[in-house]
Amino acid sequence: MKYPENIRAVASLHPDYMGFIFHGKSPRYFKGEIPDDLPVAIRKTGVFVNSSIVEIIEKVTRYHLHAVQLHGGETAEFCRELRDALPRIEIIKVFSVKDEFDFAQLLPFENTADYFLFDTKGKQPGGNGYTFDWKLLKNYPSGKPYFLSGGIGPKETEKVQDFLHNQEYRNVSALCYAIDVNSRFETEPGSKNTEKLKEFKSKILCQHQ
Ligand SMILES: O=C(O)c1ccccc1NCC(=O)[C@H](O)[C@H](O)COP(=O)(O)O
Repeated sequence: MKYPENIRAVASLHPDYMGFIFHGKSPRYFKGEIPDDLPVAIRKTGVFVNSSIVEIIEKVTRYHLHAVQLHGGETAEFCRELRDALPRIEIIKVFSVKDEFDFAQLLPFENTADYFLFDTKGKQPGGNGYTFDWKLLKNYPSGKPYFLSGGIGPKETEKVQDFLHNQEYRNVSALCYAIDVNSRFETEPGSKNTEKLKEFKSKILCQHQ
């Protein structure tokens, strides 16, 4: 999210999280002010790519963030240091998936990340707009809830519903804690189509209850 009016409009849909990208090379780089009248339940999330602990602390403090989403090569040791420095902040560690995925790489993060997020590997560290084969998650070995991400847009609504409810995915989809969406709902980088988001959310929630 980038623009105050659009931030407010999306906030009125009450997403659980809202992301602000602090990666200098992204067209979504956030450098404005976050409106201070957003619903308090929305967890404001800073998205970082190999930033230093000092930089993350600075953004968390300045923007009153509730969570950080780490999209670079941050190690488990880094997450532990971050947790020590910011004990109340949720840590979402991102893993990029292509044709296959070695789930053993999650192990060191079991005690240092609150959530895992699976995104599609692409040219950019995030926001690439492509889905990966969610069937790979059938081998998910952890009990930790995860975010599903990568290329999810209005056209993926049925696919997401299927993922959440099809028996074929049952064990792993039960752990799907959040659906993370980005470029496929944009009117331009950093600005979301509120109507499309509203429809998506209502269809997913309606089927999920
Ligand atoms: O969106 C970006 O520009 C970005 C840049 C650097 C790191 C992460 C970034 N986005 C992170 C996200 O949380 C996206 O939601 C995720 O990568 C999925 O994006 P998309 O494939 O566009 O749905």
